Amino acid sequence: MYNTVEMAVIVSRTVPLLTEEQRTIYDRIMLAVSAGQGELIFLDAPGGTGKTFLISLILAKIRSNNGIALAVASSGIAATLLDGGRTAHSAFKLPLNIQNNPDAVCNIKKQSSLATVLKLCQIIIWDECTMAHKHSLEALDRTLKDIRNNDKLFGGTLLLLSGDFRQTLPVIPRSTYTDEINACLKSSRLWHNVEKVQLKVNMRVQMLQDPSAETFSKQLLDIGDGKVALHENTGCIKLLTDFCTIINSQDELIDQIFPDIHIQYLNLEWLAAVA
Ligand SMILES: Nc1ncnc2c1ncn2[C@@H]1O[C@H](COP(=O)(O)OP(=O)(O)OP(=O)(O)O)[C@@H](O)[C@H]1O
Repeated sequence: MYNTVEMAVIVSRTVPLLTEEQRTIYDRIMLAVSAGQGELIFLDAPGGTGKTFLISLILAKIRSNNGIALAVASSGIAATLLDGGRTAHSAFKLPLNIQNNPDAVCNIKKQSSLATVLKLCQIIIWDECTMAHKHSLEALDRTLKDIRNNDKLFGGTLLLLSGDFRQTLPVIPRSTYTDEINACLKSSRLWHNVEKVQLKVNMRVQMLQDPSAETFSKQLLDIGDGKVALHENTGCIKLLTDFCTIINSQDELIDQIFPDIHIQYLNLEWLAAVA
């Protein structure tokens, strides 16, 4: 249970801060929540555009009215950034070998308390959805139809997917590039139902007023949008020397991003801060 007063305070503090594009999306989502008809919306948001900021507000708004809003993410680290966030696998009890199971369903009994929550919830927000295997989303669709006895998409549940396809796609061990494309949500039969909304303004750049943050965010977008030429033999791109700190091994990468992880790995606040 959430404290509705605390949630309302978050809402009244945050709404006046929204930028115009954040406000438009916030209003669109809240309209879909009130309509209660179930929709599939994809929030396309490159890093730093305020996706977490906006999602946190939507969660707080629904919870301030005693409504149920579920927040899941494809990775544990992204789940730590959302209030009450869980990984999609654990929240929906998805089967472990989902990539080999095109007809999968979630392991949720119709009479269970989780099924009741899924029946009553006003929105499901799935962050970092671009990392999810399409079978996971399809399993959720089948399960919600069954639990809600409703043949509409996701049994009439409002689903907000968020993420950035320029970043990480599903990770499939020993797979080819084509396997990853086939596995991603855009290849799902459900994807044509998606309404896309977009955040474009990088709030980190805007708030920090830092020209190097602006250059970095532009370079990142150019790579994600395929504007940087591929090396003809290797198919790799060459990173500019001013792009980031280049390291030599996976261990060094972990050390730089998560220093002291062997001590801090149970400290959720620390994990969320460095995520
Ligand atoms: N309208 C706003 N007013 C004030 N601060 C904002 C606003 N929108 C975003 N921010 C701040 O900008 C920063 C980036 O926002 P946020 O973390 O939500 O971005 P994101 O899209 O989730 O980024 P990433 O995917 O890289 O984690 C945060 O510090 C957030 O608090």
